[in-house]
Amino acid sequence: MAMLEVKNLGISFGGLRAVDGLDMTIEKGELYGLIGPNGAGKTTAFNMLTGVYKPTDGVIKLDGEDITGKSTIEINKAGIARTFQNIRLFSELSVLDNVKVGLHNHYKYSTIAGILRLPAYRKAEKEMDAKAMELLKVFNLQDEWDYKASNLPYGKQRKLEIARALATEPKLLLLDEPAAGMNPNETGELMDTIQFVCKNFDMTVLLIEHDMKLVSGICQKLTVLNFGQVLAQGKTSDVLNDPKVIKAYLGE
Ligand SMILES: Nc1ncnc2c1ncn2[C@@H]1O[C@H](COP(=O)(O)OP(=O)(O)OP(=O)(O)O)[C@@H](O)[C@H]1O
Repeated sequence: MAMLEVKNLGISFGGLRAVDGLDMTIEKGELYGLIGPNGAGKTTAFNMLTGVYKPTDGVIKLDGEDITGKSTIEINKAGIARTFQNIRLFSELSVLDNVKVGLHNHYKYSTIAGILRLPAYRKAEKEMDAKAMELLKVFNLQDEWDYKASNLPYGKQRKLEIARALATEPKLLLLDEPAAGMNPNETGELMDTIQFVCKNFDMTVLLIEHDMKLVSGICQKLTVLNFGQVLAQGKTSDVLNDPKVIKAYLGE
């Protein structure tokens, strides 16, 4: 069974058909790219997959479960986590606490236990600290665990956002332009990290990206959107060599 199955997905904003008839199947463990020129509908597609927008048409299935039209919270619980085009961290919290926010769904203690700092609370906090540090190590952020998130350099903030998304233990991780604003060194490191996460966390990843070096370097398959519709789909090398795709990008 596919990890994500999207059939005939569409949404209209007034007269504008932002996404139209999108079919896309992503298998478990795949690293999949959604690309296309500015305004093609990529972020709108992410917003439908994560419950920010309710689709006008179509069906979205995650690991066989129909999640079409569910709320962002329900979809996160079902197993989709995402990062955003503009970094959204808790900038006043520490690096460690940002990851712990993601872990909270999985560690339960009563409000009373929390207020009174009872053993159940202390045990859960200790376990969360250890788990969060483990995740920070994956992203090489362990030495900055007590920094305020806003004091991290840009590339590390992006990594922290991915670490926080992973802390929710998703089945599918959506990354919206993870390399935006990164320099080539940071992008190279990010590519290694994304591949590491896929392999070692047994993760399925769907990413939106304009950086073609990243797309061609790590994505196994691609869907290209253009004016809300699928222009090409399939193996990365085939898609990037498709004259239709080249034309859409170069505008010839
Ligand atoms: N809430 C909304 N209301 C009206 N129009 C919208 C809304 N959200 C997106 N759109 C429109 O839908 C189209 C697709 O936008 P979208 O942001 O999904 O493109 P994109 O492929 O992610 O572009 P970029 O690469 O520039 O981020 C655009 O024409 C945009 O203006």
